[in-house]
Amino acid sequence: MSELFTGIGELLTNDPGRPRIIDAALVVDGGTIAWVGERAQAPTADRHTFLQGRAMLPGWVDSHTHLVFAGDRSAEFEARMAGESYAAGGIGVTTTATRAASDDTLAALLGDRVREAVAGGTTYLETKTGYGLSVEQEQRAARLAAKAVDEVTYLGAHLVPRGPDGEPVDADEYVDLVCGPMLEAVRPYVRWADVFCEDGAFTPEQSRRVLEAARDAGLGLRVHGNQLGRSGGVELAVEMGAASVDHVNHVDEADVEALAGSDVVATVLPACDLSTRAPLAPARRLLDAGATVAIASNCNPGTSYTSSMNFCVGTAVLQMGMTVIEAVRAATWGGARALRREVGTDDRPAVGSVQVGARADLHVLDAPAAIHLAYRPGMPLTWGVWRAGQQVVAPVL
Ligand SMILES: N=CN[C@@H](CCC(=O)O)C(=O)O
Ligand SMILES: [Zn+2]
Repeated sequence: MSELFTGIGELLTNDPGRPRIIDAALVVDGGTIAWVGERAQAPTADRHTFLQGRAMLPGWVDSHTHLVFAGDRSAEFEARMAGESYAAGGIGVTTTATRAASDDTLAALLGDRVREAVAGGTTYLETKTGYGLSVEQEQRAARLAAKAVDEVTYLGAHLVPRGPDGEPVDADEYVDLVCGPMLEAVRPYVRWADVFCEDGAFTPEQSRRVLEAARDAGLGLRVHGNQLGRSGGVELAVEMGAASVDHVNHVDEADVEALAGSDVVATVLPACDLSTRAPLAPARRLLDAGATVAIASNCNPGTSYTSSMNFCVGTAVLQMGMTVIEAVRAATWGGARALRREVGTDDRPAVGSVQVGARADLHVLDAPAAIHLAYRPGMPLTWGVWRAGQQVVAPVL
C-alpha cells in the first residue's frame, strides 16, 4: 500500500541537488521512498497523511552509542561538574555493574534505551560492547546488542580491566585476548571493531594490533580518537582506512588535512563534549577543509548520558558553527556514511536521506522548520517517526 504525505512545510532531503523543499510532498511504497517533490506535482496514492505544515527530516542515524550497560555514574558526573576531569578509569565502574546484571536485566535496560532513542527520532542505531571486558561478558553484550540494534561494534579494547582480585593486568596480554579468543567469541554478532586509542586506555601500537586483528577477521574498523589529547587516533584511523574516527576534540592542521584527504568520517559528539567540559570538536574547521562529518549521541553512562539526537543537532548549530542543513545532514547521511550504509549494493540511496529508493525513515517535527531544533532547544519537537514506512512514534494529542 502506498502512502502520500503532504503539508510538509519544510523537507530536508540530503539530496545535494535539492537539499530543502518548501511545501513538499512524498510518497512511500513498500517501505521505501517512491517519490519526492513539491506538493503541486504530487501523484496520488492509496492513503494520504496531511502534516499541517510540519517539517520532515530523514530519521536520525546514531552511529555511536554504548547502550549495553547497567548502573549509573551520576556521582562521577557531579564531581566533574565541581571541577574533576574525565578519565578513562570510570569505564571500570560500569564494567563491574554490567557484569553483575543478569541477561534479562541487561536486555531490558538495552530495550528501554533503544525505545527512548526511537521516541526521539532515531531510526537507525549502532551500539558497542565494551563494558564486559572478558571473553564471556563481551560475547554476551554482543549477542544482546545484535537482537536490539541495527549495527553492533566490538569494543573489547575499551579499557584494560583489573584482574579477579582487583590486581592490575598486563595491557599487552589483555590485547592478546582482545585480538584472539574474545574476537572469535564476538565475531558472529558484530560488523565493526573499535578501539579507545587514548592515554589511560590503549596506545597507538596496541590499538593498531587490535584493528589489524579485526580487519583480518573481516570486520570494519572504527576508532575512538583524540578525545582527551592528540592520541594518535586520527592518524591511525586514516592509516588503517577506518570508517570513522570519533570524538576528534584535539586535532591539529595535519589531522584535519589527513581526514579531509581520506574516506574516514570525523564523528563529533556534542553532548559528550558538554558533559565532559571538553573543547568542542572543530566541526566547522573539518567541514571547511572538506572532511565528512557525522554527529552522534555517544549515549553512555560516563561521558554522555543522552540519546537525544535533537539535542546533539541543536547543540551543533548553537555551539559548533554548523548550519542547520549541515547538522541535520551530519546526523543522518553522515551517520549512515560512518556506517557505510548511505548507499545500497545497487548504488541507490539506502539509509539517511529522503530520496527515491531510500528506506522510508522519516522524522516529523512539531515545528515548521528544522531550525527549531536549535531555536527551541530542549523542547519535545519529535512529533512522528516512520521506520521503513511503518509509523513507530505517533503524536501525543
Ligand atoms: N571514551 C571512551 N568511551 C566512552 C566513554 C565510556 C565511559 O566513560 O564509560 C566515550 O566514547 O566517551
Ligand atoms: Zn564512545
